[in-house]
Amino acid sequence: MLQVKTFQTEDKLRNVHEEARMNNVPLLMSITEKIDQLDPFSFFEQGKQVDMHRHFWKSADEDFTLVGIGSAVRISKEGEGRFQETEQELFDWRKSVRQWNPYNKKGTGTVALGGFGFRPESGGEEPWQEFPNSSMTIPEFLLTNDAEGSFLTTNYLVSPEEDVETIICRMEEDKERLQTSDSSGDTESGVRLQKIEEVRPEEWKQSIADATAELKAGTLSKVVLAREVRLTFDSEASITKVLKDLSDMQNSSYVFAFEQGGSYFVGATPERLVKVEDDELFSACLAGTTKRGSSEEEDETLGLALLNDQKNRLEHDYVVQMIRSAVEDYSVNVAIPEAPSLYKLRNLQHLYTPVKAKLKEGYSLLDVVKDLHPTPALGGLPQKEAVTYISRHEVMNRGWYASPVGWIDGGRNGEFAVAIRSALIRGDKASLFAGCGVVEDSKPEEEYEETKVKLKPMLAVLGGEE
Ligand SMILES: C=C(O[C@@H]1C=C(C(=O)O)C=C[C@H]1O)C(=O)O
Ligand SMILES: [Mg+2]
Repeated sequence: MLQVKTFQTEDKLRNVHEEARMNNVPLLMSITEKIDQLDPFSFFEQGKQVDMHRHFWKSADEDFTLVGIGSAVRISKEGEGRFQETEQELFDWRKSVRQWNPYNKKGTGTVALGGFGFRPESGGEEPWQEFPNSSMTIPEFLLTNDAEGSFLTTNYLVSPEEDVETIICRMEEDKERLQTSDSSGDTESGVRLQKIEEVRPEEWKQSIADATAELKAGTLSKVVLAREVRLTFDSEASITKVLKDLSDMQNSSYVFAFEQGGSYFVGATPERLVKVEDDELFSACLAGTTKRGSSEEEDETLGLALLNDQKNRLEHDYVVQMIRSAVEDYSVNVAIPEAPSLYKLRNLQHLYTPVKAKLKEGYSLLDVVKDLHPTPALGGLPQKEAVTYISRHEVMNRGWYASPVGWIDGGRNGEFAVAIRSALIRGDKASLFAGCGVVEDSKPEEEYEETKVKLKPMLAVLGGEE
């Protein structure tokens, strides 16, 4: 149960409101407190009493979870300039922040969470009607859990037009709702799968064959093509349960959920796009795939074969090439190992090359996201041609699939992952997505099998077999 102390919040609010009124500008009040250990899944579940715009983020490689409820500020941009415009607006908002945060801890305070659709101009197409092209939200309530415990940030937009008593009332009501436990939501039982429909699998395989022909003939070196599988359940899926199960089963993955107007984009992705902590930059090249073995010995043999497989090494090397050249533009001390290692997940193993560097002054996390997205792990090479090819030939609408999702705080910290191994869930229906890197030597049947394994983690938490 949440016990929010909100020490002297009312006094702070009155002062901030007075300042907002005097200058006739809205101000963002932000208060961070250390609270008793709080389970992020319960907080997420409870949050729906307050607002159906919730965010969940769990890191793949550290004890770090964020849960956002509601929105104090919400930024939605589209077009080529969306990353910079988002950055600018966040920067402008931060000038209006009146903050109480004694902890100097990443991921607390005016953190914005959300993501950017795969293409700058997409939005509104089936099944993504609820999702704007991009959305970054500074939540009204933010829970930050790390090795030191739980921290709760309350962000409130204090508008000069609104009566201060009304704001206090609203705040009290929200807190009340966050603390009243809800007995109606069933978060423990999973759904039963009633129908699995692969979306035009034969057409998809043909699209792989066509792409290999194009790769041999033209200027494209690699293109990533994805497909969709639709599920129908016997009842509405509990997103909290899905998040819990993903976190238990996929502990080397980022687990995320973004809620928009009754739709949920959820997933467990192993792939970091970029993380910035102070000025340290971390990225990752993840491409090239094989399954896990059923014995330790078989697993090792499969891993070794992957490390030595030319087709997979090529798929991987295109990613390393591109990320290296992008990162070198805005950082120094770039450190990238010569050869890939293996990144093992529950159902599959990937070729993996970590990237470390120091970000030059004047560059921000969103600058890096803008340049990297999409890497050849999700788009292809060359980047622009690959994205055009995908728009014309892919047998689905990407929406937010394979896009940058993550968070950014008011300091110089943040992280974005790429939203693969993901599903869009609405009521008793879901669309699952999985893609694969196509190079000249790709075989449609093998790529089809590869995507099947990539679909397993989401399928397993939605009533399917693993
Ligand atoms: C595109 C996806 O995964 C990407 C493609 C990979 C591959 O083809 O080997 C491996 C990791 C990811 O970069 C996906 O899972 O949907
Ligand atoms: Mg592959």
